This record gives sequence, C-alpha cells and structure tokens, in this order.
Amino acid sequence: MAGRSGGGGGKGAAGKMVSLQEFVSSMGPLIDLEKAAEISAESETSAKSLERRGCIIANLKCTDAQTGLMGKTLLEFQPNKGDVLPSHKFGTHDVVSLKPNKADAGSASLGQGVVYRLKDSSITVAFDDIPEDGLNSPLRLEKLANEVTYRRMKDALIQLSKAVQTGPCANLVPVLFGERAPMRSKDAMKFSPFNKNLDDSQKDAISKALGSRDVFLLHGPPGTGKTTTIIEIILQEVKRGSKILACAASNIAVDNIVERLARYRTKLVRLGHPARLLPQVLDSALDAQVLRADNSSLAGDIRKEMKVLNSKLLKAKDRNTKRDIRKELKTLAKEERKRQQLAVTDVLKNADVVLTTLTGASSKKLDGITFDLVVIDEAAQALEVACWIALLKGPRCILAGDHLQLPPTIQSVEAEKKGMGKTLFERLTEAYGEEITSMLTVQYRMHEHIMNWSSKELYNNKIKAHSSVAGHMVYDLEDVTRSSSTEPTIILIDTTGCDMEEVKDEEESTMNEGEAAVSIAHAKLLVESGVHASDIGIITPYSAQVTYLKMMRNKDAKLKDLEISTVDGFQGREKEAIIISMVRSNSKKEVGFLSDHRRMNVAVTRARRQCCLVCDVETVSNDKFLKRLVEYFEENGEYLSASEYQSS
Ligand SMILES: Nc1ncnc2c1ncn2[C@@H]1O[C@H](COP(=O)(O)OP(=O)(O)OP(=O)(O)O)[C@@H](O)[C@H]1O
Repeated sequence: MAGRSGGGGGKGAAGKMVSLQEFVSSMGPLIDLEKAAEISAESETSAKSLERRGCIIANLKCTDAQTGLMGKTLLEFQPNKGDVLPSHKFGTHDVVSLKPNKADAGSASLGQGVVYRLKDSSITVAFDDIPEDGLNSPLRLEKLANEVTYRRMKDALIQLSKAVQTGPCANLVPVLFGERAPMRSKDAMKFSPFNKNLDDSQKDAISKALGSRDVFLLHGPPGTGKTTTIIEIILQEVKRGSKILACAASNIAVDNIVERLARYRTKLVRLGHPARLLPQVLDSALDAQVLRADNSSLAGDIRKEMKVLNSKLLKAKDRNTKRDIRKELKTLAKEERKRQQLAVTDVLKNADVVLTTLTGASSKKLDGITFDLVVIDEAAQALEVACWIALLKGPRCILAGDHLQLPPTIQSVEAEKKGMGKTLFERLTEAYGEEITSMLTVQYRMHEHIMNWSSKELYNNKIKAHSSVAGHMVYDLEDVTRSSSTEPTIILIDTTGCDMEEVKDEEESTMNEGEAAVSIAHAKLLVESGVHASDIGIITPYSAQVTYLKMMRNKDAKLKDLEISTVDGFQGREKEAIIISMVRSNSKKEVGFLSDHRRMNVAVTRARRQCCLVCDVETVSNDKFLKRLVEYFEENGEYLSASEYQSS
C-alpha cells in the first residue's frame, strides 16, 4: 500500500522560502508597477517614441476584411511601405487600438480589437464591430495594457490570502510557502501507459507525479517530450477518477495539449473565446459543447417562444394584454438564462479535463467547480501570480517547464529587480529540488553534438540524445545533397577582423549588417543544396537585426519561407538548421544580454541537425560563458572566417 512520507529538504528549505504574507504583500505593488510600465507606454505623448519602443505599428493599410468566428470581423493590415512589418512588441491575443496614422497619441480610436494572427508582412486583428470610417486611409495600431489580466492577478492574490484555510488549495498553500514539507507515496506508482513509446525517464517522472500528494515539478529540457509526458500524466489521472484543470500561460500551448489529448477521446472541454482558439480544437470548445447540450436546446425553444411573444407584443393594442405579454417575456428570459447557465455548468461538470489559459482560469463559469489536480504547462514562463489564478482551484499541482530557458518578460525594470520575474517553478526548484522534481533526460530533437554543449553547460551532462536523432544530418533530409554547407553539424563563422562592426539603428537597437549578409549567404547555400527554406531559421537576440534580416531575405524569392525571429520568439520551436547571428562586435567587447545563459540555451537548442553560430569571436569571448560556447563550436565543428562568405 502506498504510504506517506514527508520530504527531507522541506524543513530546511522552509526557512529560506518566501512566506505567504510576504508574497501577497510584495506582489500587489509589483503588479501595479508592471501595469504602470505598460500604461506609461500608452500615455506617452509622442506617437513617434511609442513607435520606437515597438508599442505602435504605424503607416499600415487595411488589405482584407473577413467575418471570423462568433461574428467577429477579422481585418488584415500590411505596411504601406516595404513588405515587412517594422520591429514591434505585439503578440497574438494582445489588445490593440486602431487609429488614423496621423492621430495624436491620446486621440479617439476607430476600434479596439485583439491580435488574431501575426506574420512578418501582416497583422490580423479581430474586432467586435467593423470600424465605420477611415479604413481607406493610412492607419496605425497601438498596443494597449491588458487591464483584465492585471485585475485577475490582483484578485487571485486577495483570494489566496483568504483561501488558505478553507479553499480548495488549502492543502497546497503551506507546502508552496514552506510551512509544511511536500508529501508523496513511499512506493513507486505502477501504471500501464497509454503511450507505448515512453522512455524510462518519462515513465519514472509519470510514476513520481502520480505519487505526489501536493506538488510535483516536471523538468523538461529542450526536446525531451515534456508535453508527451504531461499528456500521459493527465490520462493516468483521469483513469484514476481525477478531475483536472490543465493550463498554460499561452493559448497556443493550451491548444497543443487539447489537440493531443483529444486523440485519446478524453472527456475534455476547452474554455476560452473561440476567436482565440486554433481551428482544430474548436470542437472541444465550451461554446460548441454548450450548443450540443440538452439545456441549450431547451433555451433555444424558449427563445423561439419569446420571438413569437415579441411579435404579439408589437401587434397588441390593449394595455392589459401588453402587460401580460411583458410579464411572460420576463419569466421566459429568466428561464432562458437559467437554462444557458445550466448548460454551461453541465458541460464543465461532466468534463474530466478542463483546459484554459492561466488567466482564463478565473472565469466565473468555473465558480463552484473544484478540481483534484491542477496541471500547468510552460510554468517556467509564467508569472507566479498568474499561476495562482489556477492553483486556487485544487489541492494538488503538477508544474512542467524548464527554468533554464527564458522566463516571462517583465516590462517594469523595478518590478523585475524586486523579484516579479522569479517563477514559481524556479522558486520551488531552489527550495525542494530533486525531492519534488523529475528531469526528463532523453531528447528527441538535436544531433548529439548540438545537444552536448547545452547538456554540459546547463543540465549537468545528464541529457542523452535518442538514437533516432543522435546522428541525424542535414544531408539525410529528402532531396538534400552532401555539400560543404550540409555536412557539418556545428559551424562557427567568425567575423573577427572582417570589418563587421555592430551599429545602432534609429531606435537604438543594435544590428550588424555584415553578420546579416553572412547569415543570409549561409542560408542560401543550404537552400542551393536542397534544404527547404522553411526548414531553416535565423535567430538573433536583437529586434533591429530581425527587421534588417527580413529585408534582406525578401530580396530573394527562394528564401521566402526562411523564418527569422528573436530568441524569445523562437522558444518552444525547432528547425532542421538554425543560424544564430549574435550581432555584438565592438572595441569595448560589450556583449549586453547575450550573456544570459538561458537565452543562448534557447537559441542553440532550436536546431535539429545543424547549428551555425555567426559572431565576432573576439568580442563575445570577453564573456566567460560565451567564450566556452565558441570554444565548443570551434573544437567540435567547422571553423570558418566570415571573409569566406564575403567573397562568395
Ligand atoms: N518517448 C518518445 N519516443 C519517441 N519520440 C518522442 C518521445 N517523447 C517525445 N517524443 C517526440 O519528441 C518531440 C518533442 O516532444 P514534445 O512535444 O512532447 O516535447 P516538449 O518537451 O513539449 O517540447 P519542447 O522541448 O519544445 O518544450 C515530439 O516530436 C515527440 O513526438
């Protein structure tokens, strides 16, 4: 029989851990700071300075209008000049305001909407109503502070301080704030896997997760099948009869789980606005399921009845008749609302797994519904306060993530300094470590030479490459020929002494034209050897370099599908070949935020079969961590001088 055992490190860690009171009292003001940082961007008087900061995309034209889901209008905007959007800070699901291009910063908007789709050359926004005028003139989009998110985080803090003793999370709070040690089953939990391909580290993690009584951390380094493991944990928990709330910070990560769980015919429901969901998960959406529910068809019958009564009311002349009809309409309206609510509650109560974003977990529709387990994917990229919105709903939690990749972005420098960016995942890793954590150790993405650097630098040499990828080469891809550009797995292209100094663009972001040319030249060589441009990615830490690279790419039709993005924008993704343009090249040997281990870890580990580093070795070697990186590339790969690309 499974017994209980307290963790050894819990007590020691408890002293170091932030207390609930400290957390609640410090986080409230930090949320305000962060909100103010976003709003100050809005209240700046000069639209130009907002544009420089990427909070405005100016000089756009409306190129398409379509009716989207739930009657939303989807407007597509493209730049008036050139065919690439300037560098910006917009992301899907951001709330934006549409204005005439020349309007003052504080002027009225033509409409407010939500970013629906983002491409290099266009941005599509979902509006509730189509703006009546002004769409034929030059336009601009302004990013707005997401008030709702901040309010929900603050509400979660208030609830957290109240719910400690009695709420569904009463069992969890003392552990997450170091007042009680975590508990787990003494014996390994046996299970018969739904997925027959799981590796030993995944099985071990699942067994430990099933045995945890309060908190468990699934540490998933790049490409190790974190989501695959989460899916199995959810399936096993459902089999045990648990009701699960599964969340992630982003809609796309939630949809990824929905899609993969749906294959197992799990009783699941995706909570969230249909306009924000991937088309392939719409069938799982709450709205779609509510429409199919019995109470919903009753509500529909009531609406039909109301329609008949409404037309009777229009024709009625006699006051008493009118009064009677109105009274009846009122009763029916009440009944219709009740039926609708019942339909929603029925669907949510019947589901084994409810999936939503962290902020979506505060939906009123979930009021009164408690869960046996809360699962949070991408937990190392979510603010701790955001995690609490979901954690309030249950007594146990499983957090999956990798704190050695990039954390959530914090706008306010002060809030960041005061600890807002520290994630719950990281905090618990520091406090309880292996006692509550399992790290996945087999990776299914990278050639082992690409992986080894990351494994040694960040994961204590614990990661192994699965045999299916350990030796895979670019030239193993279909239709790709062996050539000097497709043979190496890792390449270092050194720009030292090649006159490729960094410069600042008008917006003070750093860029390096020489490096951009070399990166594009290498991508072209790969394409000439038969690699699909869509299998190649260029990653760079600087947004000005992204914009410049995109301009260069657009001059060559063969490179149309080559993806170019910042490191942050590439997290969670992969490409067969990755080219990293590090940009920094200066006589002072300053490397700026390149030295963040997590950023380089993400950049390098996006590559499956080839990773090519373009940099000024002399400049970047000034930083010890980066020095080891270039040395690794030099020793284990091909070293080239950028001059070899200049002449090509
Ligand atoms: N046990 C396994 N056997 C074979 N392939 C696997 C196994 N586990 C995961 N994979 C494959 O590895 C890839 C990554 O898996 P998954 O999407 O679950 O990883 P992830 O950890 O969520 O990704 P990321 O590293 O980007 O966070 C997928 O193609 C998946 O099919």
